Amino acid sequence: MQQGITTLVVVGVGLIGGSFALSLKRAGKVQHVIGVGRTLDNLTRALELGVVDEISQDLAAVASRADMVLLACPVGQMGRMMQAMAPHLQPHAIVSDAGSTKGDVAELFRTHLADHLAGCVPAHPIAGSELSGAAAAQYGLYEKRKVVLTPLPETSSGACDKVAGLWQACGAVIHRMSPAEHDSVFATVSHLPHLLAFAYVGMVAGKPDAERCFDFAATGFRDFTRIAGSHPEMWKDITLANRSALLDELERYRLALAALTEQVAASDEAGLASTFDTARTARVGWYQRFLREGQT
Ligand SMILES: NC(=O)c1ccc[n+]([C@@H]2O[C@H](COP(=O)([O-])OP(=O)(O)OC[C@H]3O[C@@H](n4cnc5c(N)ncnc54)[C@H](O)[C@@H]3O)[C@@H](O)[C@H]2O)c1
Ligand SMILES: O=C(O)C(=O)C[C@]1(C(=O)O)C=C[C@@H](O)C=C1
Repeated sequence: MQQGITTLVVVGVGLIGGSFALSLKRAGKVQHVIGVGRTLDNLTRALELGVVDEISQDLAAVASRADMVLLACPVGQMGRMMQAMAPHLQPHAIVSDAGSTKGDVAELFRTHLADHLAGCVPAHPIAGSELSGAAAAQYGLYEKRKVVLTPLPETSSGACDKVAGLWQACGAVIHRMSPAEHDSVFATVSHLPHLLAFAYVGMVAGKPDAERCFDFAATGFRDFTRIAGSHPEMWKDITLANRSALLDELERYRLALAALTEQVAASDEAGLASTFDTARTARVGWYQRFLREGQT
């Protein structure tokens, strides 16, 4: 199969891993997909939906058949999965991941797959949603979306090009970063907003008149809080994996809130107008650029 792979093992057949499998199947880049997971219910659903061709709850038993393994489980589970596959991998097998954090995953590769680093390609698709599980997998999730590769110094150019080619076949645009830059950027534009949405909705839900508030919550509330519907385990793992960068961002946000609080308390009309105008200009500019890139 030209530029494709024969057998792909997807560990964690949810939104991200399932969509990768579906997109590659549609592009004719993979012949056989084995889904590995924790729960039989989700794996059975993946099989019924045609997301995978075979299922297993035992990674060690199927790893030797893989031309490529994609780790698409929560980042907190990835070390255990690498450990399980390590003794069974074929020398040519590529191991990649889709985790939202990259510094921790690079360390895990070093710890558990030290003899296989040339074939290890850390990656992060910048696409997704608050939905999870095999039923959420979809063709087209990665169309015109970015995928950030953070290769290790030991990663072979062949393995890197192969993974880049597969993501491109899913419609994605490839970028490269160091793990540190990746984790800093995504703490700002992805991880912090998720924490803020979780904290805000939790705060509202804890109010004595929460039900009354929810009765009248509308599109502003919906748009600000959609991501608070995301998977708690996944976000617990991301938060702990990127703890240091997130603590910096939380402090920056705390200072911004403190400044805003002062403006509100002082009825500072000019200050408030300037705060909102600066944010609006930045948001409008970002959104125009996002649309120009073909993203929605
Ligand atoms: N959701 C997003 O928007 C998004 C975007 C980019 C990257 N990611 C990353 O992709 C990964 C998967 O996220 P998702 O949104 O597809 O989550 P998901 O919940 O839809 O799928 C994850 C799957 O992994 C399975 N799983 C958990 N522990 C496992 C284990 N030990 N062994 C095998 N399977 C296991 C779960 O049962 C689930 O089916 C995460 O690392 C996440 O950080 C998510
Ligand atoms: O759209 C969403 O719901 C997402 O949370 C997607 C999102 C993001 O923050 O943009 C979340 C985590 C990722 O690792 C990549 C993408």
